[in-house]
Amino acid sequence: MQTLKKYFPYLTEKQENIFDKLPSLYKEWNEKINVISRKDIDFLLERHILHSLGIAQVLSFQPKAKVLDIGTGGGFPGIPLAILFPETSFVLVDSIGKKIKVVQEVAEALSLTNVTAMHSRAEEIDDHFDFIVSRAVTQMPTFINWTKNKFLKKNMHSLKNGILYLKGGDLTEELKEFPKAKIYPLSNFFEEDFFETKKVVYLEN
Ligand SMILES: C[S@@+](CC[C@H](N)C(=O)[O-])C[C@H]1O[C@@H](n2cnc3c(N)ncnc32)[C@H](O)[C@@H]1O
Repeated sequence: MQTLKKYFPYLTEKQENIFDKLPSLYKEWNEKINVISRKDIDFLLERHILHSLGIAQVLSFQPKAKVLDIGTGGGFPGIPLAILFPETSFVLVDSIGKKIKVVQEVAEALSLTNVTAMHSRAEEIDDHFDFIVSRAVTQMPTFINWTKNKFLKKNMHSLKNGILYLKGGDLTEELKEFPKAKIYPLSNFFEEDFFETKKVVYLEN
């Protein structure tokens, strides 16, 4: 996990050990329940772990913050972020029960006490969060209109809150109706070719 240490030099030994366990843990679970495409499983570090941590290059979550990962699948971006921010609470939700089972098992195996895995359609959640994170769930306008007013805390005064979405490609058209959305190319943070077209979209509330 030298790559992780290169980009996140402040990782503790404990965090490094947890990240080290992820590839074999996911490989094992993926043989039983397919949560990561077969072509990606050997590239877990770059395509899933580092990609998820792109969000951390844009924003550091406060210890007391509550973060919702909508459509987490096998736990991305929520699991890598929960390892990086052990004092922040993460709720990882997916409508497919077997995917959430993998998230639950991975979180337990790694003793991630800051992760709650929830089998639900996001629409059915009745709670508020400081941040929403997500990757590959739906088009940005649909996602923003669907989640912003429903899940984000209001009256945050000076504290930041908002949506952080991992996206690829040209977003000009997609984000036309959200002029305040900031786009952070991941190639600014990571030098691997994989990140050439990938971005974090941050819409502060
Ligand atoms: C393409 S997968 C992405 C999974 C993960 N975020 C990742 O990037 O690896 C989209 C996921 O969103 C979930 N999903 C779609 N609509 C949802 C909803 N309304 N509520 C909860 N989960 C949803 C699907 O079940 C699926 O697991």
